[in-house]
Amino acid sequence: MNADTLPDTLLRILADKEAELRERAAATPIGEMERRARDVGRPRDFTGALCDAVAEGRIGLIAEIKKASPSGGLIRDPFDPAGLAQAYEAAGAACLSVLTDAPWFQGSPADLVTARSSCALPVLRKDFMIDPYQVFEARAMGADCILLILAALSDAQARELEEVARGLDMSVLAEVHDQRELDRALGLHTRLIGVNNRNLRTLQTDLATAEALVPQIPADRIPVAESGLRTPEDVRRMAAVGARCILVGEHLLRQPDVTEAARAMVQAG
Ligand SMILES: O=C(O)c1ccccc1NCC(=O)[C@H](O)[C@H](O)COP(=O)(O)O
Repeated sequence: MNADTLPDTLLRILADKEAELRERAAATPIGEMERRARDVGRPRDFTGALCDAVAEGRIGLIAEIKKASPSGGLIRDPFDPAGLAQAYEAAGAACLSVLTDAPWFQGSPADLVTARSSCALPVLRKDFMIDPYQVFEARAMGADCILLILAALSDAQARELEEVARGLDMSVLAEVHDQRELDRALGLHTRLIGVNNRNLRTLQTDLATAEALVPQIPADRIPVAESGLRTPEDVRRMAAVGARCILVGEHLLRQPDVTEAARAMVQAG
């Protein structure tokens, strides 16, 4: 990772993450966080839930729970993580993604704890992971999967974070935006390769990103199309190039009937 070439928003988010990490580690040292992570019980099978959905002919939907975002501003208010988790589960979503970042997404670890305890779905901690401490913290709060944003990590960092997650039996979603990041992601063990349609410089989404990259993903990996999906037709576009797993947030969260909107996506393929 070269900090000089990082998009401005990502750079600012990562600076906030460093500060948050220092504060949290001062309050709860890493040894104690690791002990909590190992004491919390077995994770739910995130990768398996996506594979099962696809094997059963459904779209493997990772349904996102977030109150706000840099691109969307305030997305859902009032915001009820427990109700959303239950609505997504009723719709047939395979997994949840819960934003735990506070400054940019108005999320919190409590949102993840509440959402996970309200349903039986495996849960991704959606945050900006830069240090093993956050992986232990993710498992300690109950997360079953972590996100590794290749744009924000060196290869050595990505490998280290993946090793910690694997040691805790967690899944890893490796997220890429271009061919170079995809090549790097394929050097990791994880089968879950997320192609994010959001350009981190402009914050605009373009499904052509996944259309170009998903066909480059080897058959032994599981492509996940992320960001900017709004209609069943969008879902079919992603499925047509080989992404039968998708991660959807803003569109679902802006609907009055979240269950119906999520069900339409699950059944679109
Ligand atoms: O969403 C943003 O504005 C954003 C800005 C900077 C870094 C990441 C960002 N979003 C994270 C995500 O990738 C999305 O939450 C996720 O893929 C769902 O996307 P959407 O369905 O478009 O809400």
